Amino acid sequence: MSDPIIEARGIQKYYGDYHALKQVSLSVAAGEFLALVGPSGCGKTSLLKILAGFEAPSGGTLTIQGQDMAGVPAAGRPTRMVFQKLALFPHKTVAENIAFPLTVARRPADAIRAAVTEMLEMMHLKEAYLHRYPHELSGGEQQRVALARAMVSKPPVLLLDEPMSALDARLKKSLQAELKHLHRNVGTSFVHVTHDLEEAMMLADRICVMRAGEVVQIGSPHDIYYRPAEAFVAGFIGDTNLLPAQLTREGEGWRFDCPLLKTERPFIGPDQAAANLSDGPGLLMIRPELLRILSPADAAECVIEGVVSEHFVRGGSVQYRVQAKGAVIVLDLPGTMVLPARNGDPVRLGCARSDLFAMRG
Ligand SMILES: Nc1ncnc2c1ncn2[C@@H]1O[C@H](COP(=O)(O)OP(=O)(O)OP(=O)(O)O)[C@@H](O)[C@H]1O
Repeated sequence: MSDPIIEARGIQKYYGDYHALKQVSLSVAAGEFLALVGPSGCGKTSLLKILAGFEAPSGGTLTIQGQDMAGVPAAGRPTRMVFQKLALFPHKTVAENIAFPLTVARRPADAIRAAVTEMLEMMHLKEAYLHRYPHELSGGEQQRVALARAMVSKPPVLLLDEPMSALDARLKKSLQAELKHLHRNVGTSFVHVTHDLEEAMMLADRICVMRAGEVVQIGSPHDIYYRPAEAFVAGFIGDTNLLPAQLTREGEGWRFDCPLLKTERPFIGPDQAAANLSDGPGLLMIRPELLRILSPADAAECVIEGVVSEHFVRGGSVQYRVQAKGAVIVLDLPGTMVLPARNGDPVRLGCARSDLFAMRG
């Protein structure tokens, strides 16, 4: 990682007796887009507020741009925050709302006008909106104005607390594209709290998965999806198959004994196991899109035998559910005019050994 702009070490937060954040450590690189995800109540907003200076941590250290943030109020930090609930000034026009941070900083009027125009273009807002009041805009437009106001002073760090959660699916999609465009065009680091995992996958350079006040894993969307640190992360993002297996370290890699999976060489390499894996019972993960239905002549390195219990046509893909020795295996196949199997058909499912990933049970 290039030099971190945010460096949080061992951050703790107590609300009375309640331990909301337990030793949270993370770094954010300059210009990076980091998504914070996790179940409701795991501490995402608390962490964001601590970064912004709206809450003081109960312990740990936070530096932003190399400066210790202890005692630095929100207004003195190189951060801006966009909230889930709109925080536009209702009695100010769109132009006045966007200009607000620059007006407070007493920037010259022509510089303010130029900056507002630039933000208007960047957020694809019409010039005619400048003299409207927030209640004269749609929810999506209001959130665009909120983003424009947060970005107008070009803050080094933008903190986003579920800014799209109140929008309908279509508006959300267009604002997500807008946000990605914005991030690409400014050098700002984004820290974005979201419940929407698809959104996190689409927008973020790295995803930080939290649970009960702790960071479980930080990694690229690809690593979080295909190399989860544990079953919680695997199950949190997308459908998956977790097959019980006995795992034994062998050289650099791992030998596995998995009754559901037939293979001539039950062995996976060191990059196919979570770092915290140890000898004993564990889980072998196969994502549904990595499995295929084998025709009688087909061979595969790993085979699972079962019977189709259900299938759902989902437009561009088909999802199959296959009963295999009491377990249900899920697989996603690309859409096709001729379905390879129907309910009740016996099937052999295949994948490569490199499609397996082992983690603790
Ligand atoms: N001011 C407060 N006083 C007391 N408890 C609080 C306060 N703010 C948050 N909490 C508690 O701390 C925990 C973490 O809250 P936080 O809002 O950070 O979670 P979250 O992950 O953002 O949740 P959500 O996804 O539901 O927004 C929750 O159990 C919450 O009830």
